Amino acid sequence: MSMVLYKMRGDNVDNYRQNLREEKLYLEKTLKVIQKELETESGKLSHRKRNLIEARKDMWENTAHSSNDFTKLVEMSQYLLEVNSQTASYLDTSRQVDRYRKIIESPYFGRFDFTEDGCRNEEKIYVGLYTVMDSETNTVRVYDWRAPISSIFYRYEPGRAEYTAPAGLIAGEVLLKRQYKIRNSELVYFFDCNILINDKILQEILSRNASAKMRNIVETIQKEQDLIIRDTGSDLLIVQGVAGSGKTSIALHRVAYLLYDGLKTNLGSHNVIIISPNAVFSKYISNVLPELGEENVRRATFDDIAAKAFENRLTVENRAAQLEAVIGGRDRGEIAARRQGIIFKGSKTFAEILDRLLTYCGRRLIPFEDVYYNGVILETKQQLKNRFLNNKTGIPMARQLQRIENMLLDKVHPLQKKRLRKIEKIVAQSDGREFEVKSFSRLLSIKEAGKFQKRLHKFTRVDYLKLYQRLFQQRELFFELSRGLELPEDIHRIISSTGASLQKGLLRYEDAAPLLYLKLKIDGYKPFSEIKQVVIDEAQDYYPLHYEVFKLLFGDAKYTVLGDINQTIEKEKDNSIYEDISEILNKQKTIKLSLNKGYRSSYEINDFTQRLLGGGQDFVPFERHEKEPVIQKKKTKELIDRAIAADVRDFMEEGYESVAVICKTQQEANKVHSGLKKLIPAKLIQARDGRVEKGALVIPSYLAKGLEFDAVIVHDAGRENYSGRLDKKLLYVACTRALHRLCLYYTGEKSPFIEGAGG
Ligand SMILES: Nc1ncnc2c1ncn2[C@@H]1O[C@H](COP(=O)(O)OP(=O)(O)OP(=O)(O)O)[C@@H](O)[C@H]1O
Repeated sequence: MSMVLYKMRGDNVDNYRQNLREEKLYLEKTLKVIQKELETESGKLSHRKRNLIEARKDMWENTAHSSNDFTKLVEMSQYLLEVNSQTASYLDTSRQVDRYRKIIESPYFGRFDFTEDGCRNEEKIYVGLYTVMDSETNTVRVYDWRAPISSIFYRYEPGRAEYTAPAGLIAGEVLLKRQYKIRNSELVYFFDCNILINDKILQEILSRNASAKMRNIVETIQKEQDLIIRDTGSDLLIVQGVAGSGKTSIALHRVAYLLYDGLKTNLGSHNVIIISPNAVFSKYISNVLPELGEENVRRATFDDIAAKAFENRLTVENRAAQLEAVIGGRDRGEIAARRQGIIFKGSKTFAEILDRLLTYCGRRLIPFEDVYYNGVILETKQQLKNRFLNNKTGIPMARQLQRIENMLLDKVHPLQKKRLRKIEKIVAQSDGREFEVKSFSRLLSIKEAGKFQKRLHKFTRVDYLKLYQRLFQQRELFFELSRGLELPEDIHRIISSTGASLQKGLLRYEDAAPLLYLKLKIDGYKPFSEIKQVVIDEAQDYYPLHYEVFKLLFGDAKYTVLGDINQTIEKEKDNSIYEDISEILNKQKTIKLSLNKGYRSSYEINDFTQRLLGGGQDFVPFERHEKEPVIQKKKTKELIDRAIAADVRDFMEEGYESVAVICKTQQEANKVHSGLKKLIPAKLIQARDGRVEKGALVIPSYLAKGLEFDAVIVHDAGRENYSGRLDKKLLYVACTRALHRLCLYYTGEKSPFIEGAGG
């Protein structure tokens, strides 16, 4: 490979040659160290593998035939412990081997020389994906990008600098900052940098093609992004960032950072969860953490969490289906009512109604009754009610009732013998049972106990679903509970349509959060007790009630919440969501930051999308110039298909790899795909089973959210398709997905939003 070198500091040739020699030497030595460490770790790996196989064999031989023997269980669990610990060390070493294998290609990408105040020595700090330590000399040759000292690389130019080390703040002087391109273990180039050069590198990186999977950005993390990635002081970190400002990238790098930092605080990958908007997006981001050398963390969508919690009791609509109905529906009146319903059911007002419903349920709906056993009263109805209402500990209703049930069963226990005697006496007196008095009496007693418990269940079991149904079946109850609260205009329609769909066993997406809220409050259901860090991406898509649910689901966890209010779809853009989030999650240390620089799209595309939005957004485009967006009218939809097919071919020839044909809805996408696939190979993306791949894709606008493509073609940007209030944001989301090229086709009249953008 030919070596290209840039010399950026105006040094003389000798100086430059000297630098080159030194850098080549440093690389050579580092590669040797990695090679040596790799060999040592690989040796350990085969040793650990042998140990693991031995441990498994031992367990099998010594325990397999004795599982019925209770005394052997303890022994068995000891073998299991051994196997688990051997597995953990094997996996640890295997991960380390993988890391060395990966970085031997490119061990570092940056360096800075730093003199700490009060020290004479100038230290050369090389920064890479992972730490490389020479175990013979105990010296660090490369620092992990997440090490405290590495923050200097991302935050400072030559001059004064500081970083927070475990021991406290360390200040000093940065004397040099250098960046490298090392590929296949060879130094391709290096140069000394300042802000201008940083921008050049970024320019180069951003000019590349989009990839089918999200990329890591360790080499070029920007200062404002680094501040978010490394923040550990807040319990709730809210980021409002414009389209393409790196929110998702930052979220993932932040997780990698927290896991690294978590070595001190015991945060493991199983303690972190990322809430993604849909399965397509979740797959798209799934490789970043492994790329950064971390295990993947839990990823979930709200739909999944809800569906799992309801244990197949209902058919739960997913978010995509909800959007499809709101965006693609035909009946305007119905859509307006549905939107009102969505907003209302996600509101703080509805949360208040649900809380009142719970209180009402506790006071009035639980049918306590006097409890007798063997003719003796155990507790009166009033005693039971008092016990229940005296709940000072605030434990969930279902558990409290369970305690009451247990208390009653405890009271019954000592009376059971007496009762059995009584039954025996009665049986003995009855005809034809004299030979089987004992067994028959026992049978009767068991039956009786079952009946007794069933009677208790009438007031010790509360069903969240029935309670929710009652709210929509008893109109007067609904209005009683919402006294003094502001209700939407269409409330009668909302109540009846919710009641009707619940009756059919269908749960609309907007009912999932309220129902889950009831379940969590009633049952105290805790499926995520090990989660300590929650990342919520596309935060603007959730409503206050979702955040109430998150709070119940994740308890004391810390949160990173990232969103863009300009990318809300079915609701009006509203900054107050961030205030609501911080009020609801109610954390001690909350911080809200904003990002206003867009890195994804070219200058021309950004210019267009900002005009589309109607201005008013604080948006700083990254200066990367490409062709202007193309807006074209065609006579028919068939002609649009043909033009798109030709565009796709052209783009591919120009070297672009991913082209998204974005349609407003799934319905439209299905139709367009069936026409287009006759002309070019194209993949249809759907909410459940879609995976983004290279080549041409046909995708609905709301699913394209969060993704990016080299070129975006908006299939039908006509007035008919995009003129409503929601449509502007859909079009904005669609166009902001493009990195390099953007085309919009329409028939008839073009959308007024394009017209407004001067297109
Ligand atoms: N510091 C950076 N260095 C290199 N690339 C970056 C940097 N920051 C962001 N990018 C790139 O910009 C693009 C947008 O990033 P990302 O998808 O994380 O933004 P986002 O704010 O989540 O976008 P959106 O809200 O529009 O979905 C990606 O291609 C990402 O790799």
